[in-house]
Order: sequence, then C-alpha cells, then structure tokens
Amino acid sequence: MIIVIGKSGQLAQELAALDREDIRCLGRNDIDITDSQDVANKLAACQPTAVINAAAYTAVDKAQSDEVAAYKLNHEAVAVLGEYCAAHNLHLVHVSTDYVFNGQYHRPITPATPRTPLGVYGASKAAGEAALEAIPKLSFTIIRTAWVYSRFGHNFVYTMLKLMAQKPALGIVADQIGTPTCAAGLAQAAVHAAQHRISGIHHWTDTGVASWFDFAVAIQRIAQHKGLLEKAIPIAPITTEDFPTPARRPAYSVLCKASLATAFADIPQLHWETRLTAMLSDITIEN
Ligand SMILES: NC(=O)C1=CN([C@@H]2O[C@H](COP(=O)(O)OP(=O)(O)OC[C@H]3O[C@@H](n4cnc5c(N)ncnc54)[C@H](OP(=O)(O)O)[C@@H]3O)[C@@H](O)[C@H]2O)C=CC1
Ligand SMILES: Cc1cn([C@H]2C[C@H](O)[C@@H](COP(=O)(O)OP(=O)(O)O[C@H]3O[C@@H](C)C(=O)[C@@H](O)[C@H]3O)O2)c(=O)[nH]c1=O
Repeated sequence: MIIVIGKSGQLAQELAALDREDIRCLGRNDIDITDSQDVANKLAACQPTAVINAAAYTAVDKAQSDEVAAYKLNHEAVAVLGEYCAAHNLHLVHVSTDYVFNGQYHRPITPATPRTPLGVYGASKAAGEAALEAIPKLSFTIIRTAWVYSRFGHNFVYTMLKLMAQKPALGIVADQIGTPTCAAGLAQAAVHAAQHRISGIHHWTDTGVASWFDFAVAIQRIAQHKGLLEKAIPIAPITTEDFPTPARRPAYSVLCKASLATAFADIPQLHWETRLTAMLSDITIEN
C-alpha cells in the first residue's frame, strides 16, 4: 500500500485518478502531518510500504506574509514524515520545486546544484529538502518539478482560461523561463519512485522550454481550437517589472532531467505542449 499525503491537490488527485488498488490518499481531515503522534497512529493503521508527500503550502505570494504556515507544512511536516519513514523503513517520495533556485542560470539546472531560493515558498521547500537529507537511514526520493497544472485543482491554465474569457487583453511575463508540467505524468513518476525506492534528488518536468507568455499563448491557441474559448484576445509579452508580485520568481528555472534516463526510463517523457493539448482535450469549461 502506498499512502499519499494530500487529497484535494493537483498531484494527489492525479494519483487517485490512476485508480490503483494499492494507492490511498489521506487528506488533512484524515491525518495531521504536523503532529508526529498523529502521523505515527494513522500510518501504523495503514501499514504502508511507501509514502508520497503531495501536500504542501503552494501559495507563492501569500507565503511572503504567512511564513510560519509555509514552514510548518513545507519544512516541519516534511521532517515529521521523514522521521517516521526512517524509523519504519518506509520509502518516502517527496515533491519539491524549481523555486528552490534563484534563476541565475543559463543552462538546465542539475539536481546537485546548491539551493538558492528567492522567496519564502522556495526557502520553506528548500528547508524541507534539507531536513530529509539530514535524517539518517531514510530511504527517499525528492522529485523536483515545476510549473505544475492538471485538469484538477487551481493552476495557471485555469487562471488563463478564465482571464481570456473575461478580459479584452492580457500581458504575461516573457522573461521567466521554465517548463510547464502536467501533474498526470508527475503522478506516474512518483509511483515509480515509490515502487522502486529510487534514491536521491531527481528532476521531473515535461520536456521543452517556455516562458509564461509562451505558455499562455499556447493555452489560448489550443483552447480556442478545442472550442473552450469563443475568441482569441491579444496577449502581450511583458517584463517581470511590468507585473509586480510580493514574491520574486526565478528568471530561468529549466531543470536538467538527465538522471531520468536511467532511474525513470519506463515513464514516458512528453513535450509540454503535447501534455497541454491532452489536458485541454479532457476538460470542459462551465460558464
Ligand atoms: N503547483 C505547482 O506549480 C508546483 C508544485 N510543486 C510541488 O508539487 C507538490 C504538489 O503540488 P500541487 O499538487 O500543485 O499542490 P496543491 O496546491 O494543488 O495541493 C496542495 C495539497 O496540500 C494539502 N495541504 C494544504 N495545506 C495543508 C495542511 N495545513 N495540512 C495538510 N495538508 C495540507 C492539501 O491537502 P488537502 O487535500 O487536505 O486539502 C492539498 O492536497 C507540492 O510539494 C508542491 O510544492 C512543485 C513545483 C510546481
Ligand atoms: C495572472 C498573471 C500572471 N502573470 C505571471 C506572474 C508570474 O510571473 C507567472 C506565473 O504566475 P502564477 O502565480 O500563476 O504562478 P506561480 O504561483 O509562481 O507558479 C509556481 O507555483 C509554485 C507552487 C511552484 O512550485 C512553481 O514551480 C510555479 O509553478 O505569470 C502575468 O504575467 N500576467 C497575469 O495576468
């Protein structure tokens, strides 16, 4: 049995949608991962072989003024899960982010690159990674991913579809570069890591590179083609300075996926636009 921590999130719902008998998702009403006694009680009752942590504080801007809550979930709770898994020889798959890096790179970032977060969300996720690395005898995979969207939950794709239906025009930052990643593929990678007890830090994103502007343009083009949008609106490429946000975001956070060729060879790696097309084929928009 693989226990997934998180239930209503994008990744957790994609894991549930795999419809496997050996996966069970626990939401915050089922388990309090900030409480080591509750973790011990609830996980002992499930007798898992592995745990996938799909829960996180993911509100990047809100985290800037909600630091305690971000660290509680992204750092302290991760350490609690790690300690329990180490004590019971369970493999822990933990998911982390490209926002642990400051974006000052010019080529895909390798897993061993030192963590240099810019904001509270990235720093709290970096602290969670470091906590796992410090636990003796813990069998763990850290899967760093980026720019995640899914047919489930809240994400950039749904935000864009909503704005494109409501606004006469949009400006989207074109100087932040990364890789959009569908949670459906990430879910497959997480299960693979859990089953095979893949060790260390690995980078999983879909393939290819885009700016948020490129991503938005593709969303509009494909969504209009699929009949999800009635008309196309003008989308202008803007700079980070043109769109001020509480949290700074990395300018370049393309992740190097070289380690996937051996550790995750069985899991299909698809271009982000292929995955986006599949996701947009799978959804309907309610007006
Ligand atoms: N979204 C993105 O763009 C990216 C995400 N990631 C990482 O991927 C992982 C999955 O992200 P994603 O699926 O998008 O996350 P979501 O924001 O969609 O979901 C977050 C999950 O965290 C759980 N959660 C939130 N607060 C609490 C709490 N106080 N106690 C317990 N559980 C809580 C929710 O649980 P519940 O079901 O109980 O409501 C929910 O399932 C995270 O580790 C994230 O950092 C990495 C890169 C990009
Ligand atoms: C809505 C909007 C956003 N933007 C910009 C702001 C920002 O630079 C970029 C993306 O905005 P978002 O706030 O949706 O994305 P953000 O929350 O920064 O996404 C991140 O989430 C966390 C959880 C991660 O781990 C990261 O990998 C990444 O996916 O788009 C515009 O330029 N115009 C707009 O109209």
